Amino acid sequence: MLLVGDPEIMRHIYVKDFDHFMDRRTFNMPSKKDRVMANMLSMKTGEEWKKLRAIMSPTFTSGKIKGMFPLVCKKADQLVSFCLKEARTKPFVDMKYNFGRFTLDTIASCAFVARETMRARQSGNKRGDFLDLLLEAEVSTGDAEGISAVQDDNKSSTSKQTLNELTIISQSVMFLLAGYDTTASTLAFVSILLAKHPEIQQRLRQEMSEMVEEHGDITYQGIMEAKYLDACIMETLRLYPPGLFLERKCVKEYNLSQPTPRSPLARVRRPRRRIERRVEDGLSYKLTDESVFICRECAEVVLNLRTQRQINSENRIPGTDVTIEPGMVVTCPLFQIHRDPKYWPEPEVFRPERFLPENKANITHLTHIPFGIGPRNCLAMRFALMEAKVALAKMLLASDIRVAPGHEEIKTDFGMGLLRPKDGVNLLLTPLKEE
Ligand code: HEM
Repeated sequence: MLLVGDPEIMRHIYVKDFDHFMDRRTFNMPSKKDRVMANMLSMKTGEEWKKLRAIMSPTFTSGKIKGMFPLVCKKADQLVSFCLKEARTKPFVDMKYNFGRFTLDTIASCAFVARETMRARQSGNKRGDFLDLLLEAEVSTGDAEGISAVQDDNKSSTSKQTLNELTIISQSVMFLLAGYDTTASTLAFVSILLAKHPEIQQRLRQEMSEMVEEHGDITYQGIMEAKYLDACIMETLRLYPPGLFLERKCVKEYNLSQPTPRSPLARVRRPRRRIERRVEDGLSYKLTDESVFICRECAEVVLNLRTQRQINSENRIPGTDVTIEPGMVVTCPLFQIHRDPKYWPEPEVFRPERFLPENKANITHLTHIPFGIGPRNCLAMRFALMEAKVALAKMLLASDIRVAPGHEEIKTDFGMGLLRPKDGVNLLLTPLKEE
């Protein structure tokens, strides 16, 4: 596995030369029961991924997300009244649990999963959610158990591509999996950060009140234009990015030497003292499948000499330092980049101002990547941000939030490549209006 932490090299691998790194690792899923999982966009590879992504991307345009805004608002209103009700009867409210209920409810509302529901929709009963939008691409029902993601409808003169039933169900299940924990964790982390920083909370509430004054209510436009709200969410995602790795699998041989004047070999030639003894200057290396490219201290690219294979000088490709072979996996240490003092002064401090428009120019490109990078980044980023912003805005307008005594520490759980709050996020809620 190649662990890449240099923004310039990342740009080449994840964006510019993406066609060499299009896939993620695949898992062997021989069972018939695994078909739903195997057909998820996140698991697809090569041309099948490309086609499915092209069909699904229009589901997440601003216009479509705006259409889902009322569904999300309804769920956020229910969240707020549920939390305030709990605040009246319990010593504190566990916001990790409640935000989890909210995001599950919202994503279920926006991506409902059932064959019966699909049938009902096809007979004209529409809601403007993801399912409606995916069904719009389905002209023929095709083979319900068919594994092919995309059918070319050759009969149609426009040769429109259609999704079969299994593929639609797979994407709905994927929405539930991808959209539940990620957004819930973001909301749980932002709420405890705001509870610990009352001055930031108050400034954000002020912005929300002004927005409601200007627009008459919480509106899609108001939410999307609110700069401090955006900055608070972005800073939370910097400190606590829910997805910890951005995995890609090399599909075409790639030479790393060209991308940058600061090539990885240049780093190896001037290594940290720990490995210096073992590196001979001026050598070129070819990585084998088992090779590891990692510096545990700084997350920058170095060579692990235990597993690398040295290429004789006559085998060197001119101008090439490192070759990545098909099958090798590349990933980047997102959490470490987000907290690297090279890019983020006082990285541990919660400071939303970093993301205000006037300061954005100070941010190094590709050092804030909570939704991933390049053509295979998070499909639903705009939806997730809209959902989180609506819930946070409604919560703050309804209630003051403080940390429950004894629950000040932000504990994290790093399981399965996901970052979540460990245990509960226990807050005291004080209603701001007469209920
Ligand atoms: C705050 C919330 C969220 C965060 C931080 C987040 C983050 C991520 C990250 C880091 C990736 C990997 C990107 C890469 O490899 O470059 C990803 C992929 C993905 N996310 Fe999200 N996500 C969030 C919410 C959602 C929601 C709500 C949905 C669906 C409704 C969703 C659907 C997906 C899908 C389908 C992929 C795979 C895309 C592909 O392989 O083409 N995400 N997300």
